[in-house]
Amino acid sequence: MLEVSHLKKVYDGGVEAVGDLTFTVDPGDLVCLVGPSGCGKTTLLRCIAGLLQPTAGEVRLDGSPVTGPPPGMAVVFQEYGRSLFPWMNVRDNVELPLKQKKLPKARRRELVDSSLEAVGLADRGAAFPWQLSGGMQQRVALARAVAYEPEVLLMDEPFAAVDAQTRADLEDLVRSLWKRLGVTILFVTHDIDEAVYLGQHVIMLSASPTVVQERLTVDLPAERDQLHTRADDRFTKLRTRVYEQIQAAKRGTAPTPTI
Ligand SMILES: Nc1ncnc2c1ncn2[C@@H]1O[C@H](COP(=O)(O)OP(=O)(O)OP(=O)(O)O)[C@@H](O)[C@H]1O
Repeated sequence: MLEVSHLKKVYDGGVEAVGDLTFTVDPGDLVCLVGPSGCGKTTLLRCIAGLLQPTAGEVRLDGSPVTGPPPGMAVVFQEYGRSLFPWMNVRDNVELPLKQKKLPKARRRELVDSSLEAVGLADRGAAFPWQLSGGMQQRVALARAVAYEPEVLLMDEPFAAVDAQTRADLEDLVRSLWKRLGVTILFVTHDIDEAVYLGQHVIMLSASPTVVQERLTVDLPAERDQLHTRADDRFTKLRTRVYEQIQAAKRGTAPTPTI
């Protein structure tokens, strides 16, 4: 289980990005974090990933405090262009963390093959990132995270820089990987529809300094598809609920009662 307890982050210079955040993510859950722009989502994710030291509070993974990047976590960032090494082909990019994990060569090859297959890039292993579209590069970043076999996958607005059609395909890819691998996913987005479509739970954050405004259970069927799920009455109600809460968060007013 991932536990965030009374997490607070004040940057040098006095900006209080995260106020007092407490929430948990159960093993195997897919939780979306959504909040107004600048509310501290990236700061929070970096603290959870052990890349940034919180000012107060703590993060625990399976009971152990996170003080540096934990071995069981992988992160997919928004800027795929900067997270892939341009001088390495796709296979080498995906394999790199597996070398750092000191896995034997045969196992590395197996994991690279199966993860590239899973993201639909089995035939692009020899290509370099700059020869691929943005959506394909983000698939490579996803394959690299999946190959690592993390217990927890953190995703920071991973599809913000791709076009709408590619984004819809990547959302479906995340849900199918999640179901297949049983990995715990914490997905940060500012897109309300994306949060409701993807998540089993949506945690709504207040404006900075951030606290949890509400936690919503997305009681939509597990089998989702872009056309029917988004047209579902329940989807509309849930997205309206999240939208209202985000507006309340921006105004700094109290949350309205849960639906
Ligand atoms: N390295 C830093 N030093 C000082 N202040 C920072 C730093 N990084 C972020 N901040 C400030 O902390 C606050 C939260 O930023 P953060 O990037 O975490 O928000 P966000 O919710 O991810 O934003 P967005 O949705 O726009 O990507 C902002 O006021 C930002 O200016």
